[in-house]
Amino acid sequence: MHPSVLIVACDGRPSDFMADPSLSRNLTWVHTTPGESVVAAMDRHQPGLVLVYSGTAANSRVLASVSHIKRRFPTTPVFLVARESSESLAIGALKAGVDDYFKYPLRAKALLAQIEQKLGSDNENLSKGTLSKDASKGYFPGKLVGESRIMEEINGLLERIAIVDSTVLITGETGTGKELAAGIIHTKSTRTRQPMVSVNCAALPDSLVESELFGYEKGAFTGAVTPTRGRFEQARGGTVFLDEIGDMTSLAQAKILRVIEEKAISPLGGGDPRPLDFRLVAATNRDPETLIAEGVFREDLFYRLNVARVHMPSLRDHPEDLPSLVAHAIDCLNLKFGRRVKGLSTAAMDALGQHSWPGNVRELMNLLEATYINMPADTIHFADLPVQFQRCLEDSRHMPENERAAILSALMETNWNKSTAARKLNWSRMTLYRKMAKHRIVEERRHP
Ligand SMILES: Nc1ncnc2c1ncn2[C@@H]1O[C@H](COP(=O)(O)OP(=O)(O)OP(=O)(O)O)[C@@H](O)[C@H]1O
Repeated sequence: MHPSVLIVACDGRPSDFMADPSLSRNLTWVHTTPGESVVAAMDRHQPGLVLVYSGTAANSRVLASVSHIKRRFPTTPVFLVARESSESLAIGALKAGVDDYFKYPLRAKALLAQIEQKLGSDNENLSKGTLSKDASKGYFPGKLVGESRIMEEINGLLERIAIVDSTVLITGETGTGKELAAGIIHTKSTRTRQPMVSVNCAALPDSLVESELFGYEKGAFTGAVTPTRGRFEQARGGTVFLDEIGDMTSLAQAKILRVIEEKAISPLGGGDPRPLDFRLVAATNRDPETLIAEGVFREDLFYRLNVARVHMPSLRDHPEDLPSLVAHAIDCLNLKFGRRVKGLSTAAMDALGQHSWPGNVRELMNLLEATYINMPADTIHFADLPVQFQRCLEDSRHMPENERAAILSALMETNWNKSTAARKLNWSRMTLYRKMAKHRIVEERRHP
């Protein structure tokens, strides 16, 4: 059977490439019906991949579609086909989590090859049982890239933790490699032949907690036409990776605590609890101790999860690893784009060194991927870096001193607690991070 691809058209219908014989012979196109939401169409068709087609819709609408699908279906690959491509759309799409980006004029063969490769490699990872579809997204170097002392210590810690089968809690800012660390723990553990299944706890509304985590029997509710295994059962014998646990609802927290205590699950509409063997690795980019103090995270659940603890450092805490991370990204991107880029010019590398990377390694990876879309030659020069990045560096050279001083004083007063400092300044945490990057404000102390 051909893989099915759901077309989500933001504007107009991409009838030209859908009719291309090389695509229509090898893929089954499926669509939303008039008035049907994307989520309903996803549930109805269960497509292997979603292809968002921008048409002439505004970038914000296209990006909102991509983010919405990625949030609700984090394991399904999403490709974007942009009729009116621009650098800001490409960067926005990568940030929104798009798995691949194509622009007009579209080469049907290249699109088909990427779709087949994406679906093929995910299936291969699944059947090998080394990494689940979820954890294999992005690049998997087998260990954290970086030769700094802090990275070597963390690589050593991950190896030691991997073999003991304890529950692990991984903390650190967004993009620092928490999911990658979870994948390393799983692949180096004795459970490596069984699957690792990720659960994005932030995307688990109360109405879906039980069906998503524990599955359901036929007839458990209207629309439950076939028995479906939940995420814990899919990981039987392997590892469950609970991502973004700091954003879980209290119902989800209660349900997960119960599974940990009982090591058993009860599918909706099912009978007695079924015993289950799994290892739990959890992650959050929020400070769990603060969440407990604020009363939004259960202390009993925290103690169940916080058995082994790994804190992933922010990239600004180990800038000496920038060159090896850049080299790793270039290797991966050369493979992905079929290019032979050798490296960065000194000016381009210096520019990367001046940025404080609030989005950490993910931001670095995305920046370099966006640079490839600009088709660099064998060396990436400063002018090849995305214009937005160049502008951001330029702006930081002409910053208003009073804003910088206000940020610094809020950070000092709060002992560099970003959430509290952001509240003091009446900003969101993301705005504070953006402004810290803009003003090149870097915390000098290291995490304990
Ligand atoms: N030390 C590293 N070596 C190689 N790749 C890395 C490293 N750290 C992060 N990455 C890469 O950066 C990207 C983001 O990493 P990952 O998704 O693991 O971050 P995260 O901390 O889980 O982010 P979030 O909190 O937003 O979910 C991935 O492509 C990952 O492979």
